[in-house]
Amino acid sequence: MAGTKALLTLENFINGKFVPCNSYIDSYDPSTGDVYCRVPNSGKEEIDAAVEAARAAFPGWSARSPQERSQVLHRLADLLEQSLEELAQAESRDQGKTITLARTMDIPRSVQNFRFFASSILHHTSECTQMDHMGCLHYTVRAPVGIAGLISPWNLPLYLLTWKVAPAIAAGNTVIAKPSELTSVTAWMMCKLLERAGVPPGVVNIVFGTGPRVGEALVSHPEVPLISFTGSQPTAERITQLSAPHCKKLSLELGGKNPAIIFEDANMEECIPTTVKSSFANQGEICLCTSRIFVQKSIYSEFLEKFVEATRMWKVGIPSDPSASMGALISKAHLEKVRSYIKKAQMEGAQILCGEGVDTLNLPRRNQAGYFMLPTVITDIKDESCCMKEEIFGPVTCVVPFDSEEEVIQRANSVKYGLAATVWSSNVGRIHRVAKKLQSGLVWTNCWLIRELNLPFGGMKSSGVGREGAKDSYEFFTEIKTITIKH
Ligand SMILES: NC(=O)C1=CN([C@@H]2O[C@H](COP(=O)(O)OP(=O)(O)OC[C@H]3O[C@@H](n4cnc5c(N)ncnc54)[C@H](O)[C@@H]3O)[C@@H](O)[C@H]2O)C=CC1
Ligand SMILES: N/C(=C\C=C\C(=O)O)C(=O)O
Repeated sequence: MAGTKALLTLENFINGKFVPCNSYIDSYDPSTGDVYCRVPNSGKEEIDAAVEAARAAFPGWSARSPQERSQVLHRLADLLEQSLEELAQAESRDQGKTITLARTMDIPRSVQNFRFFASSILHHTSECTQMDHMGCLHYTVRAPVGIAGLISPWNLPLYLLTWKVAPAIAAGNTVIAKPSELTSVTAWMMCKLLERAGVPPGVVNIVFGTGPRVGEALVSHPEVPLISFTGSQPTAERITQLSAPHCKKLSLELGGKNPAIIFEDANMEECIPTTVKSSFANQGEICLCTSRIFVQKSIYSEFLEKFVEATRMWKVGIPSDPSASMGALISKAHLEKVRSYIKKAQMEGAQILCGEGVDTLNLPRRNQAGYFMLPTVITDIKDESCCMKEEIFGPVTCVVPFDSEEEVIQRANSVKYGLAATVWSSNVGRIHRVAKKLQSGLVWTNCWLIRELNLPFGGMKSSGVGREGAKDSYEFFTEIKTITIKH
């Protein structure tokens, strides 16, 4: 373990200033298992200070025109883009993901989040109706809600944090954000750019620390009327309980147990590499990752053989290796949890076709205590197995056969989650029919994770409450009022 002096030490960002904390949490480099960073272990005191700053900044920021706020968001996007390589390196080290993914997905999308909301905030319109027989005109106005509490997870750290900060401040709110204690570095780096971008002190406050301590202090604060959360379902339940006495507005973006449905007329050349990617991208640590693959019986054996072959090509390597497709999992505890699912499946009689326990990982000596595992394919598994029901959030996917369209829809829908599904077929009529019947907030057909940020993003059932996107985020981060004028 490195000595304390060598460790990167983060500070909270409150009222436009970096503020040290009384206590710190160790943060690990997932590729080595070494502590390399100290994250503030904030609590109620820090939240109170952030609320004071956000309250004081609100009148000035909310009074600015959308055009003025838009310019600030554009400048922040430009500054993030200028630091792309530095941010990508930091994200990869902190999270364990490959540098390639951080460079091509995480940081570009974080930049895009600011650019997108800088533009979309300029194009909202309001409703107006007339009641001539009463001599009345009715119209709606929207106003920012106030101080927004934003809680984000560790899998796509800056990507998901900025997906909340950008729409919240574009709409005129001030914010208190709490990134995951496991991946706080890029949020702290972004704070260094806020003043240059023209974000006034107190508009964006970032308070670091654990969920139970600082997260709950934020959620429980009576002056924070709105919470936007991305993370696990049990945490969402706790946030809902704590928010209930205050009737807070909640947006909950939760997990998935996402099916891929592959019909016999699917284009295999596209379907196999895309389904490998949808199962194992970011170590399987994306809420949209595929974890149940249903394949029509007539092509099942052929699919399985080719899929396993392609999975074996999905190279696990140290995050800085440009040829690696997959890096390290987020933490030792998470790696153990993911492995425990594979053990359970084996005990139930399932077959592990490749990956954990079957193939061998090759890592440099310095990375042997890192949190790596191979992408793993399970088959001969029952729909009732916990591997087919629960979110594993790791590089593990199950492949099972099906006979008919009706049967596969029923099986795909038979879990508590309803976030994202993929459907592979060359029959357009079938694609429409199946997509409509799936209980899923998002359905990608013959592709995966092509995002149109204007349209609603979010899940059904236990995958969440509310949607995010241009119009949806605007509606969430504002309050609507109906005004009637009698003339
Ligand atoms: N977007 C998604 O779908 C995500 C799903 N997960 C799922 O959750 C599992 C556990 O991961 P965790 O890191 O434990 O997720 P989590 O839901 O506990 O963490 C997400 C965020 O919530 C905060 N948080 C935790 N407890 C809180 C509380 N009581 N009050 C307020 N904030 C709180 C965390 O500090 C973090 O910033 C994963 O294995 C995965 O299955 C995790 C991250 C993202
Ligand atoms: N919410 C998550 C992913 C979102 C992706 C997107 O907005 O494109 C997640 O993995 O938690």
